[in-house]
Amino acid sequence: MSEWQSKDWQMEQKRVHSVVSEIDNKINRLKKNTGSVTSDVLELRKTFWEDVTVNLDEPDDMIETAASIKQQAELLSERERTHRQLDQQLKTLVRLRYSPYFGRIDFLEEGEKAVDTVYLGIASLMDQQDENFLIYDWRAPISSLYYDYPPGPAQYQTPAGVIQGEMKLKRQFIIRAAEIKGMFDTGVTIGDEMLQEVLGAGASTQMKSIVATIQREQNAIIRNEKSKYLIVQGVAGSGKTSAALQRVAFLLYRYRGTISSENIMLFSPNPLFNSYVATVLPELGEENMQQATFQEYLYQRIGKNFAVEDPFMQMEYLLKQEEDPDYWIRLEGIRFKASLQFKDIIDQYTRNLSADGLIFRDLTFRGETFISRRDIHQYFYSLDQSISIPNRIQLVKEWLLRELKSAMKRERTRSWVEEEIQFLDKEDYMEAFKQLQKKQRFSEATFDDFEREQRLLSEMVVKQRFKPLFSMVKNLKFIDMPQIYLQLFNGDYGANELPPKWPQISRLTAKQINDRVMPYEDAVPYAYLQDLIEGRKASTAIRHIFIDEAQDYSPFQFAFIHRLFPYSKMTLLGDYNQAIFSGVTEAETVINGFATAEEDLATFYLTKTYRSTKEIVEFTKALIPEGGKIEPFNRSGKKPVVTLTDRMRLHDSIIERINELQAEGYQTIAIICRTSEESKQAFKALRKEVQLHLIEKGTLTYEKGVNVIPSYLAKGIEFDAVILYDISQYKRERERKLFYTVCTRAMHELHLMAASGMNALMNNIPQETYRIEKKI
Ligand SMILES: Nc1ncnc2c1ncn2[C@@H]1O[C@H](COP(=O)(O)OP(=O)(O)OP(=O)(O)O)[C@@H](O)[C@H]1O
Repeated sequence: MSEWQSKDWQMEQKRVHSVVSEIDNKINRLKKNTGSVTSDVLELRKTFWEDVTVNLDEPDDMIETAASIKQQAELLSERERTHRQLDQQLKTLVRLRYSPYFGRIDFLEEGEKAVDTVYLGIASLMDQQDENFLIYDWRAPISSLYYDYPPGPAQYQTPAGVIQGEMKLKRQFIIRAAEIKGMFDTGVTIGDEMLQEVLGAGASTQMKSIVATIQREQNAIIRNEKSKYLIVQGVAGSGKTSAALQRVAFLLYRYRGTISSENIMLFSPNPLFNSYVATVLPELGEENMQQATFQEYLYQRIGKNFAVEDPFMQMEYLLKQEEDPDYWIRLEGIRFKASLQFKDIIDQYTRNLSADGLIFRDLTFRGETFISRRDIHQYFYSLDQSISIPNRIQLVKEWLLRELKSAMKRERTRSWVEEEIQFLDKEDYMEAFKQLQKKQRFSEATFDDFEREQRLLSEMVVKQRFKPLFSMVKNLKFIDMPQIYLQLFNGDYGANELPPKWPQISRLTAKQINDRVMPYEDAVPYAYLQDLIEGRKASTAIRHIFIDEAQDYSPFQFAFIHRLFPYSKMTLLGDYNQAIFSGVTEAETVINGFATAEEDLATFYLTKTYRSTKEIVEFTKALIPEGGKIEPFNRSGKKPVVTLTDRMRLHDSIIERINELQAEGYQTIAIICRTSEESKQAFKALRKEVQLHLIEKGTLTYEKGVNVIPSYLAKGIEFDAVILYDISQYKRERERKLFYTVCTRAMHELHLMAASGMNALMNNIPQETYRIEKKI
């Protein structure tokens, strides 16, 4: 280090210490405040009832009591909220104390004389007088200079307009425990040194924030405010998920006060992925957004009435059941049911249903039809056709409820009621007695108690018996949705072209729906049709939706999500080359068929990949047609190794490899199998020799060590080293994307085991991109 460099270093270190001492002051002050709020909260909780005036004597007193409780609860919740905020601030300060900032820019604004020195960290920090920024939040408008420009002319956008000027210096820091560990003055992009350090480290079981090394093209995604829809098509490992999470943090900052973490929702591919990304926002001092898998949503919608197949079960079927006589019919069905054409057919079908065709269920009571499906049908179609179907359904519902209420009155005097009263439990009598007493308190009437009790008991009996009918009507179960859905397959849709095997598809669908099984490909069309008939209020609470692994959503599924959240902005992140479901089924995916008005849409392409070493990228890019465009980050490692072995020696070869990798210090190693069945077999055989974890579709977190995982669950996550269990099994062209996806999970080392010969998908891969070892 030259003399001036070391001088600079000392000067910067001095500044770090001074900032840290300011942070300490703030921490101390905050702790005092937090302490007093904590004791306020504790005191309030303890004395909650003392400060509430409880008087239940008269109705007026009761109202007053309720108001008093409400007031006290509001006070408590306000103090609790303040407490949470102070706690959050404290956590952020503690994080800043450890590493106050990661970058500095010196910027001379046009027309100004003095250079602004801006230090960037995960949150802003003011000096003691609250006058100057010691640290700028990385999301502040001026901070974007750091991500977007090398030293030289530069500009940034503020709400008031564009600010132009010249960047005089761009410096990066690695600060740990208040000590500068590294410091680089950088040129064009966020320096290689820093990225080298981050990417060279081991994979973690939880995703990390990339705040210090966000690249310019990622920054554009993170800070986009204009477009309603953002589509990010990025190659494997290009930082799509990372950028998405940074974008969430940006939106929370930019729209603080109007948008909070409850207004942002991330759809992720599986529960494991949910927890994989769950630490990024807290690391940045923000609360996590809402997270769900699409499957969870579907399950919540139709899981009560059907065994809903999930995408993983569908994938297992597609990978294993080719010999099933219905395989190709189902495949054609999956393709068609993914398309917007099928959605059009459902729209057309629903329009027809407005005139005729809805199917209802009988309402039966004590084994007899009480209101027949025909009566309901007649009532529905007697209503004015200009009223929408959902509104007519509401009118039918109201009519049925009225009918039920008058029937209930009629039934009270029937002989069956008296009979059932005889068989009532002691508790029921007690309940009736209690109710009677309660009523008498407020009533002047002086009926014969016995008569009153009998009446109450008969009311109870009838009410109990009518309960299921009321709930059936309230939940609109008088509509026979499964049969309405199946009837759709028998219609004539004129100009809409149906697939050649439509009758067989229709038969297969009927078989499953009648068995109360909801195939994954039918779940969305079914729920969509149900919404059209029953009506569903659009959600207004969610303002931003993120869909990760968007290539796994069909155009129909996306249209469905869009209908549920019509007012949300959306960010879709995907990689067409990793469209494993659509790869196997050849169905369309939303990622390359997104249609919307141009002014609403911004499309981004990320071609640089950060996850894997250059050697692994050179190998994987040869696997896909347009792989030539993929640019690896300049980080070197070993070439991928293909081990030719046989079934006898497969497990020994894998164990040998695991031992080598562990000796090299790798902490997350994945054995990726093609299917879940293969994973289970591998796990059973290998666990005798080495400590392992098995990851299944319900697995919530994964641990360091060796994990056995089925291919489709490994998407989105990464490992230090990947061992592909048996690449000879990836035989079909349709599995190319799946094969590519699993290979791209490796950061540092990729090992491919072949138990019965090389696979055909590797035919065009240049020999020099990998090494072959023989273990036969
Ligand atoms: N700007 C960056 N700075 C540091 N690391 C980065 C950056 N961008 C991406 N990475 C790292 O690259 C790896 C891949 O990122 P990420 O998982 O976000 O990519 P992806 O595009 O979602 O990948 P895939 O589609 O393969 O699941 C992660 O380890 C991430 O931390």
